[in-house]
Amino acid sequence: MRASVTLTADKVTKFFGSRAHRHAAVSEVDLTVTDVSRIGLVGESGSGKSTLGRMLVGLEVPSEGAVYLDGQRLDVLLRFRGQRAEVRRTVQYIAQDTTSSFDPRRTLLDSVMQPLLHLFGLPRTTARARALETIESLGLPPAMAERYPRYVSGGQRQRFAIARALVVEPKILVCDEVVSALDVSVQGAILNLLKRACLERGAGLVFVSHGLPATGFVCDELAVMHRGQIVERGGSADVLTDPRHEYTRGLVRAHETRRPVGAGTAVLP
Ligand SMILES: Nc1ncnc2c1ncn2[C@@H]1O[C@H](COP(=O)(O)OP(=O)(O)OP(=O)(O)O)[C@@H](O)[C@H]1O
Repeated sequence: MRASVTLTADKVTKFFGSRAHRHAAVSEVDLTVTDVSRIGLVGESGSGKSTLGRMLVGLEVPSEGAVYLDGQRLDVLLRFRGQRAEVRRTVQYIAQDTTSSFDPRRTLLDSVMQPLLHLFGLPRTTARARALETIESLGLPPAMAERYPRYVSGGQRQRFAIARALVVEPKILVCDEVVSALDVSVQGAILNLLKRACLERGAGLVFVSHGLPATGFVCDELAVMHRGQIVERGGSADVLTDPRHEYTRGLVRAHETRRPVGAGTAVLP
C-alpha cells in the first residue's frame, strides 16, 4: 500500500541537563513512519523511547537533527497557527497519564469534541455528533461520555483518550505507554481496539512500550532502543523469535522469565 504521509526523524539527538553535564537521551536516531506502518519502540526504562516519541510529535525539539513531516521541518510548521493545526490533524499523540491529560472541569464528551471545534472549526452540534459516533465505535456507552474524567476507571479514561485522538482521523498516531498503568485484564482489550482502529481508519502507529509481546502483537515492526539508540529493527515476529542484538536477546529472555511460555499471551486475544 502506498503511504500518503511520512514522518521522518533524521539523525535526531536530544540532550538533557546543563551544558557542562548534559547527557544524550536520544542519540543520532533515524526513523521513518508512515500512515501504513505500525512500529513499536521497545527497550528498558530510560532507553529514550518516550523522548523519541515526543520528538516525533513536536513535544520535544531535537538538540541536533530534525523531524520532518512530508519533507517540511516539524518545529518550523509548529510555529505557525494554521500549519500547527494541520500537523495536529495529521499526527496525534496519546500519553500514558490520562489523569492529567483530561481537563477535570470538562465532561469526557466535551473533551473529545475539543479537537473538532479547534482544529476543524466544526459547529458544536456537528462536533458533538461526530464525537459520540467515535466514542460508540470504541465500545463506550454514550451516557458515560457525560461524566467527568474522575468518575470513570483508568481503562475507560484511556479509551476516551483514544477517542479524542481518533476523532480527528489522524494519519499517524503516536502512543506512549498507553496500557502500562492498566490492569492486565484491560490491557488486551485496549490493544485490540488500537490495532483495529488503526487498520480500519488507515492510520499509522508508533507504539512506545516496555511490553515486548504486547508491542509485537500491535505492531508489524519493532525498533529496539538501548541507551538512546536503535540497536535492532525488524519485523516483530523476527525480532521476538530470532533477536540479533545481544541487548534484544536479554530483553526477550527477561520477558520469557517474567511470563512462562504460554502465559505470555494473557494480554493478547
Ligand atoms: N525532561 C527531561 N529532563 C531531563 N532528563 C530527561 C527528561 N526526559 C527524559 N530524561 C532522561 O532521558 C533519558 C531517556 O528518558 P525517556 O523517558 O525517553 O526513556 P524511556 O525509554 O521512555 O523510559 P521509560 O520507559 O521509563 O519512560 C532518561 O535518562 C531520562 O531520565
